[in-house]
Amino acid sequence: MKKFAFTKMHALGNNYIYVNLFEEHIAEEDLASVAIKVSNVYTGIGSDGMILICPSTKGNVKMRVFNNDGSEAKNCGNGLRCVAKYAYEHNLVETEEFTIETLSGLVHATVHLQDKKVNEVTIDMGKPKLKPAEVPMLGFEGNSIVSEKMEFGGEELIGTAVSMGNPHVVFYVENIEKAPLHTLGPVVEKDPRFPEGVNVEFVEIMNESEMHFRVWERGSGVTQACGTGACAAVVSSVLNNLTQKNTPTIVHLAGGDLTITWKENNHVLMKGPAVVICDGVYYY
Ligand SMILES: N[C@H](CCC[C@H](N)C(=O)O)C(=O)O
Repeated sequence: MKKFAFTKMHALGNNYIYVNLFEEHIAEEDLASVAIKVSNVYTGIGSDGMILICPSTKGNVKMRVFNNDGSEAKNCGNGLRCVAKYAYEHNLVETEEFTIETLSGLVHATVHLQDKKVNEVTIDMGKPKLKPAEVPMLGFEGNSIVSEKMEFGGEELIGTAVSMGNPHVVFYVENIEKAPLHTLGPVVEKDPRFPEGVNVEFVEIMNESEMHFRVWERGSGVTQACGTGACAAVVSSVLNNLTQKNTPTIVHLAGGDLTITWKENNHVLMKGPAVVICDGVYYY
């Protein structure tokens, strides 16, 4: 019987099973199936997926993200904050500022302490990618996809596409409580115009520095929060002249709030909490 120690953590309710590969081992060929198994709330632990904290030759630590369908993602904002908290509290890093390698590049993390524990983390998520080929999304030319007409399931929507290292498409609604998350989410996620799939966000603008936000995540479905999605939503809202650049913007997600700033240097800063739920041993 194979086993590994894990830590379950959440960031605004977006919860993952974290495995410290500095100490544990999971065979590469088992990763996708183990991610599916641990995520199952009935026969596993229950989570939105699995995140590995690995040694890195490019940064202080490396993060690998697996959705609950076993697919590997190139970035995860909520995961980065939890990885930063874990790395600091388990002495994988010695400073309050350090780097985390992801499949979409290196990010800078700053942990914020309260009674020597990490209660919030700021991640510099780097620059958004806006070109159709960078999202990626087929069927559009030019430098960006901003408020373009898109037809899904017979319905015409106006969407804005942004990559934060992973693909996002943002739609604006009048009332967030009526966002068609469960109906349109899965249809858009798997639309062939998104060759790598897509995370689907619905946003209700409240004012020029505040919005409501809900998400259907690629590979995980509806989650309580999506950090890269919140960043994409703020970038989209600036591009659509709905919010201001270089202004800390409050994103109200189902699980709580993030403060996102798309800075003049084009970097996106994300600040929010990270919480340890429990530690355990998983047998498979
Ligand atoms: N479902 C995402 C990965 C998790 C991202 C999200 N949980 C976040 O906090 O950014 C994808 O396949 O790109």
